[in-house]
Amino acid sequence: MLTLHQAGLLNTPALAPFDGTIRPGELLSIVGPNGAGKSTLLSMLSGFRPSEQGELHLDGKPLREWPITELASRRALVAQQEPLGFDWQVTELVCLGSNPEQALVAELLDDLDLSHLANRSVLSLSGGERQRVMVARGACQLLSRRSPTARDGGLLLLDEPTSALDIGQQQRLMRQLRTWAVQHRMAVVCVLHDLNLAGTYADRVWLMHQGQRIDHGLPHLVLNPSTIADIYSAELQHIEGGPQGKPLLALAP
Ligand SMILES: Nc1ncnc2c1ncn2[C@@H]1O[C@H](COP(=O)(O)OP(=O)(O)OP(=O)(O)O)[C@@H](O)[C@H]1O
Repeated sequence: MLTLHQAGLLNTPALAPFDGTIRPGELLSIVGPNGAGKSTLLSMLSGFRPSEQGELHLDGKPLREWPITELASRRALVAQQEPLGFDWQVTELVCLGSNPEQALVAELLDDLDLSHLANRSVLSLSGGERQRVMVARGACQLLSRRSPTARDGGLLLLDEPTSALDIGQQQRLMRQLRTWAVQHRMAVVCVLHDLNLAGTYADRVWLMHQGQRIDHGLPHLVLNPSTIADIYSAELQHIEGGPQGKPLLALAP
């Protein structure tokens, strides 16, 4: 569990301080326009950019006090542009920095429709394939280092993990993130630009705008069409009767 106690950043880019909790077993989506501070927030949640105001606690201890190796078993960050560094094979890259059981790697590759690419060079992959490999690597980091007595599956932070995926792979990934959240009691945090993906799959949403978290809660309440139209400066159509009765947001022609 990650808790924020008036945590924020003072220097550019700044984040206004706020309280929040990210719980094991949930899928939380962070949404907001370009430049709203979503990646900056993920960086603070991961500890890569330490908070400059307030405090964050991971599993009851200040985030900054976790030794780096223990932190790596409790949280993983998959950034928007991960440098590959070397021409790894897919399996090598998924295992990099971890020492996973082969069965876990095979399961993760299967979960993300990557089994047929296991021995391929990552430099030869398409953008969407590469993006799924990086998500598998993040999950592998947490699940392979997990202690057998751990009560939860750590914190997986993903920055726009669906940006290069076709709609079938988007659905598969979002369903898989929910499955990991429930099966391993993982807390999954996902920055998304597709508000309908957030509305369909997230348990809760944090809405960012101009470096502030301006709303949070259940997706159908936070993704209010008039607020969204306002902060994104977009003209929307609100379509009733989406999945499970949830409304959908569409761009007006
Ligand atoms: N090193 C930096 N120096 C100055 N400004 C920065 C720096 N890094 C980020 N910013 C600015 O801070 C703001 C927040 O950036 P951030 O990357 O967190 O936005 P975002 O919500 O993730 O945007 P996007 O949806 O475009 O990815 C942006 O206006 C960005 O230009």
